Amino acid sequence: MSLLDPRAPLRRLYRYGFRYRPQMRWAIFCSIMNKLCDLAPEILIGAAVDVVVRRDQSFLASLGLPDPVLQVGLLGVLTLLVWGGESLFQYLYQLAWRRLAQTMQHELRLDAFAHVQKLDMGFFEDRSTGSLVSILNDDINQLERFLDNGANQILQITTGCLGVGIVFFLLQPTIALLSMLPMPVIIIGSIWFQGRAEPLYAEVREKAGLISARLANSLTGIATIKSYTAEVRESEALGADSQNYRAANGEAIKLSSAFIPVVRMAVLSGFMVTLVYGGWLTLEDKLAVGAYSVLIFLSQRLLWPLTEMGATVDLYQRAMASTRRVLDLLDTQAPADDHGTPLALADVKGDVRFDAVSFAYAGRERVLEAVSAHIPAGTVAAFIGTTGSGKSTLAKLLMRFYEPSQGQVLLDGQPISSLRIRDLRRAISFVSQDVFLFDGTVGENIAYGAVGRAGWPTQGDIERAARLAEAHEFILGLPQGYDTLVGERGQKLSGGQRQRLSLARAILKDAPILVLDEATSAVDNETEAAIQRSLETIAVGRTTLVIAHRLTTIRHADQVFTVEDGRIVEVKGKAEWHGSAEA
Ligand SMILES: Nc1ncnc2c1ncn2[C@@H]1O[C@H](COP(=O)(O)OP(=O)(O)OP(=O)(O)O)[C@@H](O)[C@H]1O
Repeated sequence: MSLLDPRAPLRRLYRYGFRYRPQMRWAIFCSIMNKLCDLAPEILIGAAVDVVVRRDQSFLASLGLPDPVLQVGLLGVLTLLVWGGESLFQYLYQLAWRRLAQTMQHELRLDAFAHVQKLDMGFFEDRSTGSLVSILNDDINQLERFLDNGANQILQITTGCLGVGIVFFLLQPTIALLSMLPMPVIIIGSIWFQGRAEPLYAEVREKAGLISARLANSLTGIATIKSYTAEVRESEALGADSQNYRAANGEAIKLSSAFIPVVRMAVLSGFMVTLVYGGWLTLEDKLAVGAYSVLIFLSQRLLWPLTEMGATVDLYQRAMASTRRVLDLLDTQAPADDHGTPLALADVKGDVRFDAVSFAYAGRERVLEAVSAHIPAGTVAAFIGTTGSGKSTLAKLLMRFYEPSQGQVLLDGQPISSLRIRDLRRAISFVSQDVFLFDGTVGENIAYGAVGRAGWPTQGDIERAARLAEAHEFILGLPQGYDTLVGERGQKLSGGQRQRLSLARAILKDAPILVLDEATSAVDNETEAAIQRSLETIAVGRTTLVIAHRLTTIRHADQVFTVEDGRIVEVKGKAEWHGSAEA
């Protein structure tokens, strides 16, 4: 992909980093100034040789300073200034580029993460967590490495070539032309290299993403691996992924290793021309000794940076492969979360209606077929039915994790698709089937229910919610009570304890609608009874949808919907249900 292509990652990055333009300009200025100061000593050495050989006939004498002692003194002062300037600008450019790299990686990571959080559920179902982590972390770090050093190197090499080229042309145009001959070879070589390296590095990044995905997946399932004693199998699977990564890198290494010597040979030929042809001209008295020494020193200046060019182009190419992945993620269309009618929490009554709702997950058959159900505000509705019949999907549609393909879901008579999504979700406390706790303390996990509310909940609020969820007693029994760390995904707690904490979290949210998707995993009788008691208390005055697997949960339901194969096949009112349950 050429740099002129508007989809070229560097151009996209520049557009993204538009707001950092002043910092970029300053960093570029400091890099160029440092390089110019860096080139000057060679010219001063040439001038010094010129002074000692030609004395009052020297170049400096022709500028109006005939005394050789004064000329040497002036050169001393200039050398001091130039070295001082070089050090100062080196400090400044390093500071500027590194700060820019830090700011950009920080902002890009936050932007990308904020964007990813907005993407719909389908996006996450099609990707592994590990591969997303690898983009948000490794790829952004790769870009940081390039900005830290690579951008400066590219600038300095370019400045060096231009600066050296100008001095060459002023001193000896023929040598200048001859010594610049390798340039087209290097430029064409770099473009060729870029074209070849791009797909190879894209492959490397993809394989790195697969390794992250495998690691994240295996480490999350470590208990299953151990129980099936599948450690060797997992190591082999990781070995295969790692081997693919190594092979992809091997291809890229082969290419980039060949590129650097080719550049070096091309540059060497330019140096040879300066050395041999310039020497011959000097012997023939057609070139001054001072000018010859400047040319020799400067062609060294041309040589070394250009051999670094290969490594820099390589770093650039790696960084661009990563940049593309990050920017592609940022370009993924996210549903707008601030569109729709605002809905004040206090105005929500909680009347929920599914109106002939049909739905299919992407690429799957329909799981819901014209489902209609009305749950009046403040009542309890239970959904029962065989596993996989579509009960949880109804709850997910109400949360707007997905949109129905036909029909609509209404809240207080308004289609939820017309509401602002975050207002809708604030109106619902959702206890999902697979309980998720964050790595933190028990108290922090309960307090999560109040995220986004003005004023963080007090310890009293947290304890009240825990009491209602019948969790307070067991929490007090934990080593540090509410300050006990629950471990990643709450793995230091029992299944029943996790459920009660997630219920406490939902209670603290205090939303007008409660959706409880009961886990099928057996909780003990005590937990079941505890959850039952909590429900009776918290369901009062709240619209409650319970996806139930146990008859006990249904005892207090005002309506019971039986879902089979994506359809509601039976609806029973409280009296009917009690009648049939007792029969
Ligand atoms: N994210 C998804 N992508 C594709 N298909 C899905 C997805 N989630 C669920 N399904 C499928 O949709 C169907 C209904 O699933 P759902 O979770 O709604 O069932 P359920 O009635 O709640 O089951 P259970 O009682 O076992 O919790 C199932 O066949 C399931 O395989």
